[in-house]
Amino acid sequence: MAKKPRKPSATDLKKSLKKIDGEILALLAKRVEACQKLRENETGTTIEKQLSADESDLKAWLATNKSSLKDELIKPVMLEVLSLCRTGSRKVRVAYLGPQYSYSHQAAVEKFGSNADYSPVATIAAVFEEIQRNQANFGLVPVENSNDGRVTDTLEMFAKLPTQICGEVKLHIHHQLLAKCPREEIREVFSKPQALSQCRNWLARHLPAARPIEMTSTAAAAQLAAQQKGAAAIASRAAGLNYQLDTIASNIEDNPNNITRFAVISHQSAPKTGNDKTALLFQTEHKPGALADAMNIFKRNRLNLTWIESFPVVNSPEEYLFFVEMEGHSSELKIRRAISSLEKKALRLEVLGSYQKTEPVN
Ligand SMILES: O=C(O)C(=O)C[C@]1(C(=O)O)C=C[C@@H](O)C=C1
Repeated sequence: MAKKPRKPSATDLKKSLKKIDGEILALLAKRVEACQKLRENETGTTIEKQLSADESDLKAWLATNKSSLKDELIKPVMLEVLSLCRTGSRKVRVAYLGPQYSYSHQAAVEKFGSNADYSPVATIAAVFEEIQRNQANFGLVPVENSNDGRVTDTLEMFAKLPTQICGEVKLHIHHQLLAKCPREEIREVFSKPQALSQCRNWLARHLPAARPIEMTSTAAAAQLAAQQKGAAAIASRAAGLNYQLDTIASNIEDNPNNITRFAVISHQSAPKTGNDKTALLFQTEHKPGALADAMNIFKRNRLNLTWIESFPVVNSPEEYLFFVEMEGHSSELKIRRAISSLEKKALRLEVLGSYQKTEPVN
């Protein structure tokens, strides 16, 4: 009779774990080194280009995952590996609308992993200013929400300080009602206007007597709710944990499919990947048919628009700026042609950049 294989002892297992750890460490160092060499070989490699290449690597990695580890478990680990290889010992600086545990923070970590120098700032305008003053390599700003539409502060800043978009993050947003007191004692509900609006039906039904009060961010609201009697905040689960608030009600967003799209802003846009979008801002002449003429340029060049917003021009009543996004990269002929035709007609035109399309994450 064949002998049964001996069950490995705890000592054997610990020994083999040590060996595996050593191998992981050696492989990591090897990957960091290989990435560094690749960067030295490729002239003109910018951090924006690396970021886009990493996004493609991550997709390819997950597509070939045949291990017993599920994609959603392995993805955050790979993100950290990529982040480490991207920068080696140098960390990128990322500005976002803070304080910590805002949704913008969550979006930033989704993009850059934890191997980054995060810089929380108090307003969306300050995120743009950090990029302009070279205080940060990247910034994360909310652009639009699936239910609530555009984020005005962000569009206003793109008009004021045109900055390049080099990526996007789409996050499923699940809001929590957080407080230090029982529900019956809540007199005021603090949050960012967008979050209050995304929960307005829930608030009307469940807390009709509570006064909604606007804050600069959901995390700032959570911070306040931790200190003020009778105050609740609408914020993320992570903000609730951080400020030691009780969850009075979970997932109170009116639409369970509540998605916010964030732009990753920087000095340069991203290289072509074949699955890109391009963002433009333009102002047409104030005359009949001017917008239709502009739209006709996109039609003629067979460009598929994925987003369009109009925005009033400051101090010029009845005049509007238009933000559009379309499928394709600004290096493609049909987009180059459209931009050059639009340049001839528009009073103002800014190419805000091209970047890789992404799917929403939880
Ligand atoms: O206040 C935050 O936590 C943010 O990151 C901002 C913001 C936004 O302005 O859209 C981001 C996602 C949610 O839609 C609510 C708030």
